[in-house]
Amino acid sequence: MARKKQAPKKRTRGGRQPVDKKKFSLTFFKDPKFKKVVGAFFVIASAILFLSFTSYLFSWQDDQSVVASKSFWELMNPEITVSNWLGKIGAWLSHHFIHQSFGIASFGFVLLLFVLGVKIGLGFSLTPLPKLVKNLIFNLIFLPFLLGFFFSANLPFLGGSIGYFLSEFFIGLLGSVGSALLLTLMAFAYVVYTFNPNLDVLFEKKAKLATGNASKMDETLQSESNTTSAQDEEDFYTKLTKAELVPDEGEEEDSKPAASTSNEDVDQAESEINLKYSDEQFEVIDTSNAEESPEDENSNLEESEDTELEIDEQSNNVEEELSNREVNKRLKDFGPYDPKLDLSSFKLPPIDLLEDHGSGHLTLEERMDKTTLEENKQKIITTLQNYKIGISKIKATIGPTVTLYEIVPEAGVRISKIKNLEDDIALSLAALGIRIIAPIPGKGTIGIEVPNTHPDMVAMKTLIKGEKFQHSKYDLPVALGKTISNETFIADLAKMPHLLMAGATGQGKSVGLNAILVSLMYKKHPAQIKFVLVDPKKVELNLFNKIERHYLAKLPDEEEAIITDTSKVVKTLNSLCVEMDHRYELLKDAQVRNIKEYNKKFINRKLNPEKGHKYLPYIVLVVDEFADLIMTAGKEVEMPIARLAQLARAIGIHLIIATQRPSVNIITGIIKANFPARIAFRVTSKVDSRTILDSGGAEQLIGRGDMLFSTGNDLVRLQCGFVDTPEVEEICEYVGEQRGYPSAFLLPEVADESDNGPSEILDGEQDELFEEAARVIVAHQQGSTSLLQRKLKLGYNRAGRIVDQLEAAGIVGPFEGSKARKVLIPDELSLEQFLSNQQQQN
Ligand SMILES: Nc1ncnc2c1ncn2[C@@H]1O[C@H](COP(=O)(O)OP(=O)(O)OP(=O)(O)O)[C@@H](O)[C@H]1O
Repeated sequence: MARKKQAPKKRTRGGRQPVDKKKFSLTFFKDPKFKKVVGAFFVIASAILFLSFTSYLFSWQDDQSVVASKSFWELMNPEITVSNWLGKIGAWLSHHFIHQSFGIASFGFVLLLFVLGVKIGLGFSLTPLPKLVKNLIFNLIFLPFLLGFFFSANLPFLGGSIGYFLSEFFIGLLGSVGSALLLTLMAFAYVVYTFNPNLDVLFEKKAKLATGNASKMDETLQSESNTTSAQDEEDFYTKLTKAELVPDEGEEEDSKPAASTSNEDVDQAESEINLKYSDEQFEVIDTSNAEESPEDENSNLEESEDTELEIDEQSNNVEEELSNREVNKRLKDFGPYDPKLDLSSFKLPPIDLLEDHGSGHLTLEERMDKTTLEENKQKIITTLQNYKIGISKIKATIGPTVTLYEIVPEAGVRISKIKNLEDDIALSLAALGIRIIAPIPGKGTIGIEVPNTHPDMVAMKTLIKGEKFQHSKYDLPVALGKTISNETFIADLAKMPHLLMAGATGQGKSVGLNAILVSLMYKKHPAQIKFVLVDPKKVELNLFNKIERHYLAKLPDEEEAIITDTSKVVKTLNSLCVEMDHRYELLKDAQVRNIKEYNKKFINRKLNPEKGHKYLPYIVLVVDEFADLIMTAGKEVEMPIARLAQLARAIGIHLIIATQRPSVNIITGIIKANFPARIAFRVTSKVDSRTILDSGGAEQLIGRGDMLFSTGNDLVRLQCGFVDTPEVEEICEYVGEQRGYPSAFLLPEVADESDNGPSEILDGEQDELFEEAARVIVAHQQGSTSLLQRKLKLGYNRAGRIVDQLEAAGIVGPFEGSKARKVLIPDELSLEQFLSNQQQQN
């Protein structure tokens, strides 16, 4: 291709091939099928070792003389027979592992291979690997030594040759007593490093804990915990929380997210490091901020309203340990809470519901033909030469829709000079959709993006199928599209944490929204995520109706889950604000800082459902056509959206707002300030582009899913994944046909408590519908704003005002969050009396 003709051809060409090969070999090793095979290999190897070692315990006397006297190849002689279940290989392996090396500690290899196999093949870790390896190394020295010390005379195979030599060596060096003391020290060090027992407890409770041996201490603690298990439920849960204050082996890992400042994915290696330094972390929290350090003992003691406080004062360290054990015991008995249990048979949609759309079928040369590629290069060079700008290097990357020419100017050329020539270069290339990036951030080169002759489509299927998406550890992974270098681009909605999407009509917004929703549906169980869909255009999101009982959330008294009416949008937004406040209460009560930690704690049964705790699904609010809402409801919509955008991140509510009119009166400063992540499809003017991205560029896009994604600093050009309406329909149908929840996820009913303060309302006159409203409320015995809206055909604000007036008059009780207000008058007769008394007073 054009590269061949470029000046530094040999280097480029020569450099290119190995890269491709490397890519090929890397992708081969990353291929999930390859991993499965390797995983299975390890598991089988572990089974082989296990069976041969176990058999060796029974047959070692028979086989030893045969195996020990022969080389491996001699052993293969068909005339020789052995008793090991796995034949000669089994006998040979176990002889060399057990007899010649580590004794029965060799079983550790069985465990290691099995854990490795599961991790490689299935992608999850039965136990953190670094921890396992550390334990294994210790035990490969300690156990042979110990067993050699005690059994080398009678059962030499227990400690193996290594055990024999170690014990001989140390007995010679330190004598038997010295060696026994050394062994005790090693055992003690192991227990301290592994279990980190509270030694104060040991000394204080010496009488109870008869031996200093930590494993026995465990048993003692557990038996003590049994004696206290008759405590009532509330006491149990209070203790559960308290129990976390003393980290033990399993819980230290849990404490990591709470202690870390970011909510990054916890990978095992990190958790390992955390395990090691957890004590220090606890100390840091201790001195920083009592409220923000949920696991901190002192912070709890300082919080006077906390129920845990009283219990803590009475309980000494032993009891803390006991309750800690009790938690683990409970966890063992009941297992962790499974949020998916209600829909345990639910199946995520299969990949074949998505179509290929012929994507990725075009070769690079088909996308951008050689001659055009070369012509463009020449044009760029000539234009720059006309302005006396020399180029030292030019490189082209062919993406799905555009080709990026990366220019390295000769030394001494100012980038600003090239930047000034943007228009001239665009003119000389005479093509639509040219974007000049001068300089490319972090590279010091200049980029010129030129549309391809035949743009390639990026099918959602390729993105979803891709390894990057399948193995993504993000909380809310969204496959957005492919970058210019043809890499799949996955973003984490949970980290964005809200997304603003804009673009002129017909440029790919709806497809983009569908791509996001489909990504989430391919990754999350209905128990984990709920969508609130707002579609003023009434047709765009209609497809998702079928998944109402699985993935959608709605207000309790609404028939349709997909909101098309502006007044209902205001209500829904207010309801989401109530849900947000409610979730913050739950988080505060659970002493965690975000939804991830909260759910983790709930899954581990450390939060009492009877106290209102429940598993919290993520909620994603999608608004297709925000302009319409702002036009009709203005501040009423803007304020709750801004509030949600400012605060909802930690509690798992994320907003995605799309508009085709990216003007400043729609995307106001307050909205922009709270939506750091933005997607711009093609817009009609530079001004619009600036409104969305704070920079130009979106007006130069070529449409049909060509987009710019910005997360504040970075601006990436992507080709959005394409998912067609029939595909979305099929996915929704697939989900909809499965057993769902009885209804959509119900958002809390709202009461107008914030926008207009009650004092302001009460100062004014009573609404003329006050009495009628009172009758409706008393007749239904339900103090709800939405009831009034429905029965009296009122707008949300007026209904809310009336409810406040009813509260002031003593007809309904105060606002109770997600529940409807209490009605304080029992029947209509009492109400009539009440109203006539009121009239007389006035
Ligand atoms: N990622 C994509 N890849 C290829 N083609 C696309 C892509 N996205 C959109 N298109 C094409 O553009 C057309 C319009 O897309 P879409 O309906 O998403 O536009 P829109 O911005 O939502 O328009 P409107 O605002 O009028 O609803 C699609 O029918 C499709 O043909």
